[in-house]
Amino acid sequence: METVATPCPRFSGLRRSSPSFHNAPFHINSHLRLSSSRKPSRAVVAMAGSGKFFVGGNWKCNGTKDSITKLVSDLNSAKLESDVDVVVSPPFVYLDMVSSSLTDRIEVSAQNSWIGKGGAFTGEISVEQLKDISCKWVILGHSERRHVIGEDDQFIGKKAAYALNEGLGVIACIGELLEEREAGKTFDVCFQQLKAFADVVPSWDNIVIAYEPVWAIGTGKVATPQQAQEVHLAVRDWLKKNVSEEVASKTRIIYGGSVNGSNCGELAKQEDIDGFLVGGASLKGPEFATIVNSVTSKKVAA
Ligand SMILES: O=C(CO)COP(=O)(O)O
Repeated sequence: METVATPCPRFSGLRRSSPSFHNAPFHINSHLRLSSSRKPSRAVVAMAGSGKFFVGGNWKCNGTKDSITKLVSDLNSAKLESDVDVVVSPPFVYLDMVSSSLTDRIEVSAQNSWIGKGGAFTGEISVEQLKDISCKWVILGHSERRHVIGEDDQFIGKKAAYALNEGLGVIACIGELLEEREAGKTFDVCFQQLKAFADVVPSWDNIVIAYEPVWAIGTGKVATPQQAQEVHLAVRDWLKKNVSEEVASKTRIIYGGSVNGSNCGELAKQEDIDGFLVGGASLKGPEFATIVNSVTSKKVAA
């Protein structure tokens, strides 16, 4: 496959590899790496995307009033690098409590929202209600919602469009299952999930894309920095071809899947990794702070 060097739009003068991923002869080797004849992308700039480093903590269905009070207190006293957007996503029942006790430095996100205006939808939470408690973000398309709850691309797309139209930021999750990776379908799956968002969203201004390979979530099996970088670059390339150069350049693409205080530094150095969406390790305040502060590894890599 031919590899073409194209200028990175927001970093004039710097060049990076940008192969065509649509026709790439990728295959899987025994270490779950996607291989192609192209050279791996080198970290030549601080961040391929031009946005701020972004770290989200997805607390999932964890915590009690006591443990969350302690976590909030640890986060409030943590020293966090200033040039990072930090967001935490508590379970719905604690969202208001967290939002009102957490320092302004950290924003809160919901873990889901309804597809339209609230009403007779038992068990759902509306975007209007989230805004009412000053919630700024919502995570949509998480693999646990896709594969455990059974949400499909269209349903997720509707939720994203509604939330964005109402002014919430969306953390849009994509990622392949292990069998999809092993079958060489990683890019197909990620691009299809991306397209479902791209087809309906009113704008990309308030979207952060989270690449979360399902086989790395909660398994302790983190993607290698190269594996993650390869997909992040492909996602950015897809945005460039299918949305616009500007959106490709400015949209944050964050990685999720067994990120912790030990592996975040190496991952952060990758050119197209603009931050993290953290599950288990976000339940420990000091470790989450370490992950937020891994932005310093990115600066060193530059
Ligand atoms: O799903 C995740 C974040 O949304 C990742 O979870 P873990 O960090 O626990 O693997």
